Amino acid sequence: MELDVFVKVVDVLTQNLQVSAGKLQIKSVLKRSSQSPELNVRKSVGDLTRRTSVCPAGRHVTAAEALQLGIIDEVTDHNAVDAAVRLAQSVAGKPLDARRISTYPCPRPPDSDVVFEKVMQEVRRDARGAIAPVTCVQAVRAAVALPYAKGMEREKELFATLFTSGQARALQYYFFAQRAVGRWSTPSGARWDTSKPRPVRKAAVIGLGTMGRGITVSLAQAGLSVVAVETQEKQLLAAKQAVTGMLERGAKRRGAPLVLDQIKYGRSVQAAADVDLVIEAVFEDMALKKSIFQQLSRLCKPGTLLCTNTSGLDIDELASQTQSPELVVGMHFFAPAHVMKLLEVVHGPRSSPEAVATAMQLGKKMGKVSVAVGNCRCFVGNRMLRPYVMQAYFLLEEGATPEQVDQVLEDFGFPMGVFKMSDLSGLDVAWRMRKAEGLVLPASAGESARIREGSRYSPLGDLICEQGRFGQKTGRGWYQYDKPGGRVAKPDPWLHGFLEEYQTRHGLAARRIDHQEVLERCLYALINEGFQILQDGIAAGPEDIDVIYVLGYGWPRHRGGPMFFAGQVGLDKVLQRLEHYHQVHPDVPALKPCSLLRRLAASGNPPISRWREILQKPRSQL
Ligand SMILES: CCCCCCCC(=O)CC(=O)SCCNC(=O)CCNC(=O)[C@H](O)C(C)(C)COP(=O)(O)OP(=O)(O)OC[C@H]1O[C@@H](n2cnc3c(N)ncnc32)[C@H](O)[C@@H]1OP(=O)(O)O
Ligand SMILES: NC(=O)C1=CN([C@@H]2O[C@H](COP(=O)(O)OP(=O)(O)OC[C@H]3O[C@@H](n4cnc5c(N)ncnc54)[C@H](O)[C@@H]3O)[C@@H](O)[C@H]2O)C=CC1
Repeated sequence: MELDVFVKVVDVLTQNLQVSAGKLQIKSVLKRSSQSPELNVRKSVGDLTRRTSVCPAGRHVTAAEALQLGIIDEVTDHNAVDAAVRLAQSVAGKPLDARRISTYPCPRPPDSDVVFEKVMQEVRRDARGAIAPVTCVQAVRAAVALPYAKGMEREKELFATLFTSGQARALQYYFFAQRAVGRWSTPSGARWDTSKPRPVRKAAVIGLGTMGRGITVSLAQAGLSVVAVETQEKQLLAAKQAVTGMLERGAKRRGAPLVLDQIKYGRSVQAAADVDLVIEAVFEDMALKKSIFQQLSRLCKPGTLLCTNTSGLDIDELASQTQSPELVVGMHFFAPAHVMKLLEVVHGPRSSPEAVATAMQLGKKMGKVSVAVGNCRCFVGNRMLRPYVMQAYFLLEEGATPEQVDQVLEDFGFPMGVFKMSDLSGLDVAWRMRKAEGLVLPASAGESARIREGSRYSPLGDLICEQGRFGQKTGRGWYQYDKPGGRVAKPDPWLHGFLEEYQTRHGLAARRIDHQEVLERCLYALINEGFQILQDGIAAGPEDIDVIYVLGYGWPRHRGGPMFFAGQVGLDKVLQRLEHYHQVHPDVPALKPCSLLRRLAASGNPPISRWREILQKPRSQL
């Protein structure tokens, strides 16, 4: 059993004696009291970087590591209370002052400032705007620099600042939001507490590209037998290699056994005949997906759940290709699929409660947070992503660069700006979607190249794809990479030249665009769509949207999620800025404030907990 299954630290008496109970691989029991305080101090100062990395990152430590770090006294794989009593008895009557942390000498090594500066720099970079991790380092620094009592006072002050911050409110909100999405229900009556999931022991993944590989890994890590199907020989070979690498790294990181032999690879969907559930992850192409669903419906054993990882195609249309449409649901994962914690479970109007419950539970088993969403074009996450991406393209047309836009979004707290994220996902995915929607016109379209159905459109994403630049997978996209599959994004002079040439061709004058405009146009367009989604009943509540954005796209948790963030900025302010941008860009419907946003703003910026109530109130007929 893993060491880090649980670490329970029990305070025994008030004497800093702690016992940790955990299932252990190590049997030796080490008592901190057997070490000299000086040893601890030397260890702690020398190991400052390591200690602070535990504290600011909120990293879980194993019982063994906690013991090694001197956080606890003893680890037992027997009864923790008995061990605690024994430990207490062994020190009873002995002077305990030497054990009190407050009495430890705390020498300040000459290079401690340098160490702290380095740690602070790293923590600031990783924190992406979160103040708690940075404050942790400040507190540790105070503990080293000041006498114990003063250090504690400083820590108290720092804690008080955090406690009353907007970030604390956002994190508390997010904590409960993540729990709220677990109590899901659908309009058809499926519910988390009454709909019974089916057991799934064997699953198939069809299509082993960017997504199928990560999904295969997550299924295998969850203990399922997996049939992984890919028609292209070259892709299959590359997929095998990639999956093996991910599993090896995962096993090493988690100290878990390697599960390579749980996966059987195949070249034909026939291999999926005896599985309990299929996840289709082929190209985003309705005709192709339909033909695969027809085949699966014919060949799979009765009762097999047929799921699609589509980014936004109609689940109902796919269900209609099968003999049992009630067994079809969307299981929408996020790239990289073995890393991102989100699963959108898309219920079509005909998906049975059992099918929804099974997908929701399987997601959980795979270590994901499953969020149930309704069926519409692009569902929740990607529906909000579209106006966000389009604003980013407009900003390029107006004079910004991918690096500038990404920097603003990364400063806000995203792990990747919109262009880096698109390169990771693959630019061809959305290109296929736009082609299917008839949005991609030939280059000869001239003046109309930037207009679709009377609204402003940017063909930049299409033009990039026409150059074979699909992002990381081809080694070129909005950035350049050292090789196909490379991950380090470098600015690409070709792209800058291409943008200049595009501006000249379309008579666009580049202007200086400031940080605020980039942030507001991208985020408020995304948030506006979020309100529309709530109004349409596609997401059950703002919490669902916020969890989707934090876990699916890396929206900074300390900002709560896009809907919470809008409330924190002030709905009236968001409304007013959208009105402003829509006035400047009347040909961009995504900037026209949604009527729900207007209603909420007119209700006086109510707390997010009251939005559902207002959402459900019938609108005035006056
Ligand atoms: C209309 C719109 C249509 C859109 C098209 C379809 C799109 C969709 O349907 C929905 C989507 O998926 S959109 C994409 C959503 N994903 C994101 O936004 C990812 C944002 N980035 C991150 O979270 C972190 O940077 C990330 C997690 C990537 C990396 O974080 P760290 O730097 O902390 O990572 P590490 O600790 O070094 O590594 C963790 C694992 O991630 C792997 N990895 C890192 N960078 C990567 C990259 N650039 N590309 C792929 N994988 C990457 C890394 O290898 C490691 O995995 P293992 O090596 O297996 O352990
Ligand atoms: N790339 C992304 O970030 C995300 C993509 N998706 C969706 O997942 C699906 C797959 O996307 P990607 O993995 O990015 O595409 P990809 O292009 O990287 O991979 C698709 C794979 O499917 C294979 N394939 C095509 N026809 C097949 C068939 N008949 N049988 C078996 N394999 C077949 C292809 O050879 C290719 O290896 C799409 O529906 C996409 O919208 C969903 C979430 C995120």
